Amino acid sequence: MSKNAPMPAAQDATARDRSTTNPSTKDGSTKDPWIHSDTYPMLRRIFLDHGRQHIKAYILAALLLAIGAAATAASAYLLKPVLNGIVDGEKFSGLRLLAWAVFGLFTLRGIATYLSLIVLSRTGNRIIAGVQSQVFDHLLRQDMRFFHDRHSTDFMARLAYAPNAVRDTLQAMITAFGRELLTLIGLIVVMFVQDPLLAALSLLTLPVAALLLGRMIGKVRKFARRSFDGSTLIMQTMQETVQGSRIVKSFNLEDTMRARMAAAIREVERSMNRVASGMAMSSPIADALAGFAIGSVIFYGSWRVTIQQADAGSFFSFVAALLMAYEPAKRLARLKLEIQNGLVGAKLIYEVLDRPALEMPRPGLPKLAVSAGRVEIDNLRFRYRADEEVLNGLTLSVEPNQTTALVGPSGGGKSTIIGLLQRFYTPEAGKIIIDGQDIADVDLASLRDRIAFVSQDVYLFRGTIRENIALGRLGASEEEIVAAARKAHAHDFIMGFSSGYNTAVGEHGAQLSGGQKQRIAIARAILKDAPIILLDEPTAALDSESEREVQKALDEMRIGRTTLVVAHRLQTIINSDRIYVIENGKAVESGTHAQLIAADGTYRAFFASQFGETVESFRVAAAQGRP
Ligand SMILES: Nc1ncnc2c1ncn2[C@@H]1O[C@H](COP(=O)(O)OP(=O)(O)OP(=O)(O)O)[C@@H](O)[C@H]1O
Repeated sequence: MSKNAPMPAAQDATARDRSTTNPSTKDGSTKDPWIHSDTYPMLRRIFLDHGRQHIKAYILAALLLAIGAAATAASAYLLKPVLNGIVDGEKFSGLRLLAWAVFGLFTLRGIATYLSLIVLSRTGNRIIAGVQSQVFDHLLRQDMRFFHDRHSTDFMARLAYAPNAVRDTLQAMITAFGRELLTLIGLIVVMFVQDPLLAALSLLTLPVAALLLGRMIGKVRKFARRSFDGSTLIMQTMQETVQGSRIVKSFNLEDTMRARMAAAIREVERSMNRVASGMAMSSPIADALAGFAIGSVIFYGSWRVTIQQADAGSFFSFVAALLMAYEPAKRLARLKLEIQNGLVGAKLIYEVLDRPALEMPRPGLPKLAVSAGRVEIDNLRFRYRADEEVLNGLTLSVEPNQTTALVGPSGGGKSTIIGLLQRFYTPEAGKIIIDGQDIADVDLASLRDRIAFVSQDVYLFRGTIRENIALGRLGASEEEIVAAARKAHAHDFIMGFSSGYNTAVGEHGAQLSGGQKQRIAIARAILKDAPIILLDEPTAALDSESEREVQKALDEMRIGRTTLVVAHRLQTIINSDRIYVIENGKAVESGTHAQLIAADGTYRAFFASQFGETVESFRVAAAQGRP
């Protein structure tokens, strides 16, 4: 995949993945791109992206490995004078020297291998750290669509698995070239020096080995990918079972989850077995061919030594070199398979890295300057999916120091408006203007800086209550945090915990009640002290006591700011300065509660269906003194 190539769309499920990355060829046959993609361009890219900056370390490792390789070849070569010395009855002292030399060579090889392993491991670990940061950094710059299209475990699996694969690929290549290949070349040179004809005969087996191993490669790559997909499914099922444990228990879904998990585990097991057998196949192929080569050499060589009186020392040295060459040759053959395995991991990373980072900071854009805080939405069009227009020409305005409510049937596009105001997505057409500035043309961080958002789904991060509130404004003092918690009506319940602000919130705030979580989220938003507030009314799921507390907090937060609220509560709706009815992606009516009831249109029907058109509801509205 080239650096700018588009990445396959979705990876969150095995089936979906294959459907998007498995195009049919013109002749109708399906080719798996995981098998047929270009190995060498990928290796080159891995090297350029991750290996190049560590080139010195890799050269050092390769040199150390080369020393080891030279020591191996030299020790094979030394066997000739040893054997000839014995046969010719040379002095023992000369032979003793040779024995010391062999000892020295092997020790040298051991030390060189040890040092090279240290260098390779450290460099490899640095690469892993670098790749993990790089991928994470890239994730942070993706737009919301990217996150919606994927399961969160997909990223976790990629980050856990893929950087290791990149490291292993680089490591395997360096070891292969630095040690195995050089050892093999050295030993082949020894073989040719000792007996050129025999050496040439032995090498004839190599093309056969290459051909047979080539067949294994495609399989290894295909099943390595499947095994990754299966692992992701295992993580997904695990995560959903843990996070949804209440629902799993309450709906007796244990068997369903067990069956899902079993299917994923089976898929991984099967794929891993296929990968393992593909990798293992290199052994019998290499063994059989080596046995054939060695047998032939012994047959022909012993005939030459015994019948033709050839040099026994050369033959002995040759056989030693041939035997020693077998292991590196086998490892080199296996390397091709290992690299295919590693390339699957590299591909997982490049799929993420090659997707354009749509939220990359654009230098030179002015910062949003909010003075009054007037928001105008002009003829906005937006769709998530090609076939469903969610907003089609939405126009509305949100006045400073007022609360504007969005009401309307479910799926009408209210939350989408809140998302577009924060530039979570890019509209197809239309504009959003804040105090005269088109938000598309301002620095993204400055826009989000000026907006405080409280949603229905509260998200608390790992850590304590204090840490969670403090995320509202980095560097906030203890007093500011406590003041925000007081305004959010959270201080009292926080102080009720024995650890106070140091109480851990648990994963996603699991150790707190719904209302408590909401108030912490509101404190976080209050601390941000932004002039524009967006609320996806966060009280819908609360009991009336919590709702009252949260509502008080929200009311305080709104004072003196521009507030746009997706309203579900009767009180919020009728107390709003202006109400927009959003239906089918358009603002179909607007006005105060009393005006809209009087108009007797969509709002009145909606209101009646939601709250019942009671005398009481009108009375409440009248009591607010609205026109
Ligand atoms: N991430 C998404 N991908 C695809 N479609 C989406 C996505 N989010 C929302 N939609 C669709 O967009 C439409 C508008 O959704 P939105 O959440 O804005 O409605 P809403 O008015 O806020 O609804 P509710 O009152 O139920 O919260 C719906 O048809 C919904 O299915």
